[in-house]
Amino acid sequence: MPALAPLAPLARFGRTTATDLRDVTTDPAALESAGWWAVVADFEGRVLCARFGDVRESPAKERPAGRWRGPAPGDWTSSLDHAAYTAGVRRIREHIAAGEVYQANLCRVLTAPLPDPAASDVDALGALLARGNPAPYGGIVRLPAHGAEVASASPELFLRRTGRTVESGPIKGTGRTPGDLLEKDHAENVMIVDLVRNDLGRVCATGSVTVPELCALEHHPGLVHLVSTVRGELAPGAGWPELFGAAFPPGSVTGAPKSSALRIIDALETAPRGPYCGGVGWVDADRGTGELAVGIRTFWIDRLSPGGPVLRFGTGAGITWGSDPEREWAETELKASRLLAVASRTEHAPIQGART
Ligand SMILES: C=C(O[C@H]1C=CC=C(C(=O)O)[C@@H]1O)C(=O)O
Repeated sequence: MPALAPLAPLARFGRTTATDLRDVTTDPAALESAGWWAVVADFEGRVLCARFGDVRESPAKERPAGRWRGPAPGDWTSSLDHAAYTAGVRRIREHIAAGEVYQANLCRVLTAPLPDPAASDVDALGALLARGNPAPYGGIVRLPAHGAEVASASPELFLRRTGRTVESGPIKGTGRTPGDLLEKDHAENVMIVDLVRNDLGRVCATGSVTVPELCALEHHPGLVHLVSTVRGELAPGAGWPELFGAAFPPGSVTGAPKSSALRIIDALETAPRGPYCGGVGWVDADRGTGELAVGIRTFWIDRLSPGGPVLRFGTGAGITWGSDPEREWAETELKASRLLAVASRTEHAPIQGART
């Protein structure tokens, strides 16, 4: 068997495919310069920006598929098991009772060894996700030399920029069917909309921040969400670095108030979230446009894990005073189950251009 060539740098979002890596930086000021950038921002704060020189639109069917051998369904372990997660929910309710926070998002990271790391290409996983769990903000970023191999099926918009107009689409409220959504879900959504309005208000022109949609019902594969839209006009001088400074990490995956929620999350969660709950997407600095998803429903490969290369995936839920620990655990299972099943499938197709 000939040796496998290293995976070439690549990014895909929607119909756009980007190759020919030119620059990599962790300074979001680069997103205000020139060119087309793929962005992977970790929840912990590293913003990896990669500029690509060849960016083209191509119909999905023309895309070469890579190789994918996912973990066996039973191989996943969770950073918080059922007992630890439900205890965490109860602890957050104590913080709420003490008046420290209104809601906090409790997440867990699932990890499984990759059975064949050489046949583990996030581009192939991204193709499987696009078929098995289509998502409006799905995409992949493949930069193994920079520790970023991400395949996302995110349903949630963190930030979209069209010139000076900026928009966010916070999700709060998850159910299997619309009938599952409770009053609590609407209340949570409104709380987070308030937080996002406040975040964007820090970098938008006074009076320009509006909420064109509140708690719209969206159907996604296997579940429904309540989704709001917050929009504003950037203040003179404000750009991507200021947006990150004001709005990161996304309010829907932290809680409110954000600073207290972050402190509580840090004390309860046992694994870094990485790109999960961060930002994943692209910026076209030449056109003044960009779209970053909240990195939920997102897989990433960690090739430096001490026991060998692993695949990771995060899932979580927003905890309020009205939360029932078992129900929140079930919500994290609901969000994960379909996607884990997709990732466990095997796809072997010849890849053109990156590997032979
Ligand atoms: C952290 C997650 O949940 C957040 C994102 C979407 C919907 C949520 C909810 O309905 O509570 C969340 O707070 C996740 O989906 O992994």
